[in-house]
Amino acid sequence: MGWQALEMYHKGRLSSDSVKKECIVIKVGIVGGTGYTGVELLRLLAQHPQVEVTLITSRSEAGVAVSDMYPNLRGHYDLAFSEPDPERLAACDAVFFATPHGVAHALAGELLARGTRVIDLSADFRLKDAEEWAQWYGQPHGAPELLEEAVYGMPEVNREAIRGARLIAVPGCYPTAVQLGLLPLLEAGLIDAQHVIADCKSGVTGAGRGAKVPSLLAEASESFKAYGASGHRHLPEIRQGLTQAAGQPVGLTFVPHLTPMIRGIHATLYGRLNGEPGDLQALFEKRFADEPAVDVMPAGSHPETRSVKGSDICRLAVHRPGDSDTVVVLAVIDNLVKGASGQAIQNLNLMFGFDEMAGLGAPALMP
Ligand SMILES: NC(=O)C1=CN([C@@H]2O[C@H](COP(=O)(O)OP(=O)(O)OC[C@H]3O[C@@H](n4cnc5c(N)ncnc54)[C@H](OP(=O)(O)O)[C@@H]3O)[C@@H](O)[C@H]2O)C=CC1
Ligand SMILES: CC(=O)N[C@@H](CCC(=O)OP(=O)(O)O)C(=O)O
Repeated sequence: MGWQALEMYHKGRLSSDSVKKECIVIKVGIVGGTGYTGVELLRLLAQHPQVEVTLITSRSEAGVAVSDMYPNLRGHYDLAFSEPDPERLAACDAVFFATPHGVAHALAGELLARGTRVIDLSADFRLKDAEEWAQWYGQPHGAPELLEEAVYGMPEVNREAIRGARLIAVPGCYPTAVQLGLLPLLEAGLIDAQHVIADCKSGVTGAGRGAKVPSLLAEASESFKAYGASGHRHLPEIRQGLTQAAGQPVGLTFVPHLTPMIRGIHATLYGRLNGEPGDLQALFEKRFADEPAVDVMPAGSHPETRSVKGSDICRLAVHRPGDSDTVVVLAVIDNLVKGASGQAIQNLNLMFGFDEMAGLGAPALMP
């Protein structure tokens, strides 16, 4: 009965409320299960009422039990990592790619052709222009024929398109925080679109789990630095989204920084007001009133990264210092949750007609 309901949902003959009542459980695979976003998918999906993870891949750890490598998952999964096998992946209803760029290019087409939905956490399908992607990622785009159908998986902008999508490009971590913070201002035409500044800080998990010298404790702790100031891969992605919101090209200065914390992104966003903006607090509250993953804090607030640690929430605050012509927006997310795996699950939920926040309801971990 559940499967018939799911088919009917995808054909538009059944509402998502009816799908939920059918208590459908779908089979999900994860390619790249040993990285930080892969294991975060596992942690969150362990609490998802309508998902069974049936396959989790790692080439280097094939045969190792998931709970041996990640003891926090003991008792939740009776699975071992396995080599990525297209046959077994195609047997899943949906597959997450938590892999470096280029991997989803090679496998997504085949999975889609066999009826499996694809949710890609990497940057492979985020930029609509294959040439621009090739410039920033230093290699030719591996699947330009899929770009038209790929949906940029930001529910706050593309919710309806996500519901009907087969292929999702999950937004990057910095792009999620920056776009959510600037959308209300640009959509309403309240700031000068040519001069927007995003000053952002990330924890070290943003760089992935692979061993790299800058991520070592002795290199990253008790220190703070900017990087990518003259050009970071997230710049074209953020610009693409903000340009769509503004309806005109956006001039953006984006400077990321590495901070000695494990999880979290803090974005401080600056815009020059075009004129008297009215009530900015009311503007933000109205824009996100129906958004389950965005929390507009009371006027005067300063959101902290620890208030979103482990949760799928973006917390925002808007300020206008000294009633000047500058507006400052503060945005915080957990880079591994709203900035990656949590947002990916929001997309899965929308695609399969589940409650958008299924598996994502836990509050942040504090202190
Ligand atoms: N970390 C973060 O905060 C965020 C990351 N992202 C993006 O998500 C993706 C994953 O990130 P993260 O979890 O940090 O990455 P990691 O580097 O920590 O992990 C990568 C995973 O991919 C697997 N993998 C690597 N190469 C291949 C391949 N050719 N074929 C199949 N599997 C492969 C690895 O396992 P093995 O080599 O054993 O197969 C590993 O499990 C990246 O594209 C990243 O940019 C997006 C938003 C935020
Ligand atoms: C701290 C740190 O190194 N952060 C990473 C975030 C990139 C990332 O996750 O990028 P994609 O999802 O777009 O591939 C960086 O700046 O490269």
